[in-house]
Amino acid sequence: MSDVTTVPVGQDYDVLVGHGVSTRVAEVLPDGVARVLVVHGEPLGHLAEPVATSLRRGGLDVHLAAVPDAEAAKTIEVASDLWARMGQAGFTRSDAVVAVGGGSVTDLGGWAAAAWLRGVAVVHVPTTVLGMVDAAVGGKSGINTAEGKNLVGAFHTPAAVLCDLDHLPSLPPADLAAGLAEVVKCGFIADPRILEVVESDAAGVQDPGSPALREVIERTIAVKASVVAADLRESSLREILNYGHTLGHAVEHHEQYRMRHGEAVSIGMVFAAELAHRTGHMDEDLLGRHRYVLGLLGLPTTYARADFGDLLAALRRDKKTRGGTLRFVVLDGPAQPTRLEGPDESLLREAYAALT
Ligand SMILES: NC(=O)c1ccc[n+]([C@@H]2O[C@H](COP(=O)([O-])OP(=O)(O)OC[C@H]3O[C@@H](n4cnc5c(N)ncnc54)[C@H](O)[C@@H]3O)[C@@H](O)[C@H]2O)c1
Ligand SMILES: O=C(O)C(=O)C[C@@H](O)[C@H](O)[C@H](O)COP(=O)(O)O
Ligand SMILES: [Zn+2]
Repeated sequence: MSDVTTVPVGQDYDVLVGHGVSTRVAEVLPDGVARVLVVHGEPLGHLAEPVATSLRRGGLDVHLAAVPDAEAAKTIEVASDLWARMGQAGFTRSDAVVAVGGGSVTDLGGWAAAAWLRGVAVVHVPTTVLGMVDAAVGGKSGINTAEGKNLVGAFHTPAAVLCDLDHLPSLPPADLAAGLAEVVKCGFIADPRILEVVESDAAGVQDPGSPALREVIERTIAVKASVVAADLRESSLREILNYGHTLGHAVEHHEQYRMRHGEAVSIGMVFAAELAHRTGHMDEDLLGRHRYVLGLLGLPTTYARADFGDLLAALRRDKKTRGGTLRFVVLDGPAQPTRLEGPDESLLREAYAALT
């Protein structure tokens, strides 16, 4: 195993990026772990099995748990099934969960670990671009409820995150592109070099084996790591990572999770840019750059499948809302995030109409 990049998340844990790093899972678990629940998406057993084998070689008692694919994993019923398995296998506070899969599996696995005995160790092995650059890093875990996205969960920091680049070639191109929406998000909020790489080599960043993709993955992890190291519990700074998510989550909920998270965030970023432009924060060029860069990746920048009124209740349940005041992350310029608080509903409707 050569050429592994280590991105520290403050003093708390490391994110390793490289070929074959998932086989290092036994060495990154805390001392004293005896049992491990390896949670993986139903179709990803072939990626979880080598992780389980590495753990067994390390002398650990391994239990595999396949969960429903994608967003269907993020339910209380699935979490409850994991707790039943841990209870029946006698998992104690010195045991651990390893989550192998996309963001849906790391969100679920992280939450199952956060709640079991009020918190056992978790190691994430993200297998999508989105999981590597975002979901597995930063300790946000959770599930959905009927009322909305990620409404139940916890901040639960992983012991380590292993981003194995060997997992990417099998990722369907549409899922890879959806992950790039969060990459572009970090380009807009913090690291414009990411936008330059996408703009100069849009094909490269969509090629799982390319140096361009690795560069933007590592840059995005670095952005996320620096933000969560400074503000794990989202008291203020961390909100910038929610750019595009206020409308994005409402759209996902409206679509009953049949749209990919990254695609909804892409639409949500264009909405936030329209809002920023209409309130004097963002100039025309940067607004246009949103549509241009997301369009280069084949990500959606229009949406017309819901009346605005149908999205309002979900918008109000956004976690950035305080009292009755809706709050949005908007940009004054590249890497200049700020907040827009309580915009008039008429402005929201205008910005939404601009998505059609
Ligand atoms: N906790 C956070 O901070 C955070 C951040 C961003 C997103 N999220 C959450 O992440 C979820 C989206 O994650 P996602 O985009 O990774 O989607 P996903 O987990 O739903 O996976 C998408 C699809 O890719 C498949 N897949 C995964 N890895 C594969 C591989 N290597 N080869 C072939 N197929 C593979 C999965 O089986 C699934 O069908 C959403 O629920 C979102 O809310 C959480
Ligand atoms: O890490 C964060 O903080 C984020 O907001 C990252 C988002 O990309 C991610 O989708 C997150 O799960 C959204 O969090 P939520 O608090 O709005 O549910
Ligand atoms: Zn997201």
